[in-house]
Amino acid sequence: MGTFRKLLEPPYIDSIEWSKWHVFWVDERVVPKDHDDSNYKLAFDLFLSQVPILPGNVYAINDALSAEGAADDYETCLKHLVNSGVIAKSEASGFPKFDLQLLGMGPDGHVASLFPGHPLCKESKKWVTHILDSPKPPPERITFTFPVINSSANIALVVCGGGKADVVQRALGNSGKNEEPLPCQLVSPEGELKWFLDKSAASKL
Ligand SMILES: O=C1O[C@H](COP(=O)(O)O)[C@@H](O)[C@H](O)[C@H]1O
Repeated sequence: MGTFRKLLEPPYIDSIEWSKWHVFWVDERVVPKDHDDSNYKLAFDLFLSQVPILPGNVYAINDALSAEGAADDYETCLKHLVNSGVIAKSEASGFPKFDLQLLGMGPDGHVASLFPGHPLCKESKKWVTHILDSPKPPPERITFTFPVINSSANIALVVCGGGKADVVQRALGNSGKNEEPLPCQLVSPEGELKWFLDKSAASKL
């Protein structure tokens, strides 16, 4: 969320057309919205509470549902928004085409809640799915699937910290060519993918 800090300062805060923004979560932990593990809470506290994005354009998950119910509900919400033209649809894939997806990456190479070796990495039909056994706590989450991630117009993959340097090296360097690709290596949007690394994350390149 620190990525958005600049947007809270002039000239950006005053020049961005905030009324055009619609905000979604690529993945979310199935916890109450005021829980410290909630991605909504993180985004709200550090960013959304400080910008005039219309509250109706902020699409949090329904935290009263089970993980499966919340994933289905979120997918239904996306389908309504594609049908009403709020979200574009990819001509190539038929999946929703977001203007921009902002992804992080864990030290194991996971993106969203798609973890190395997990069968959800191969989901090809659902838009949003759920996981009950996330290796990183909390275990219950919802996540966009790779077809939705890869239909995006643009993806910014933001990686910070020396704990991720080995995986960055594996993904972007010349090593590990014969290994099973990590989730971060499966990110391949229709439009542009840009990696943003701090010095520590890039230290082994
Ligand atoms: O659990 C999650 O982790 C990753 C990245 O983890 P980090 O704490 O090492 O930055 C994040 O990108 C993902 O969206 C999130 O739910």
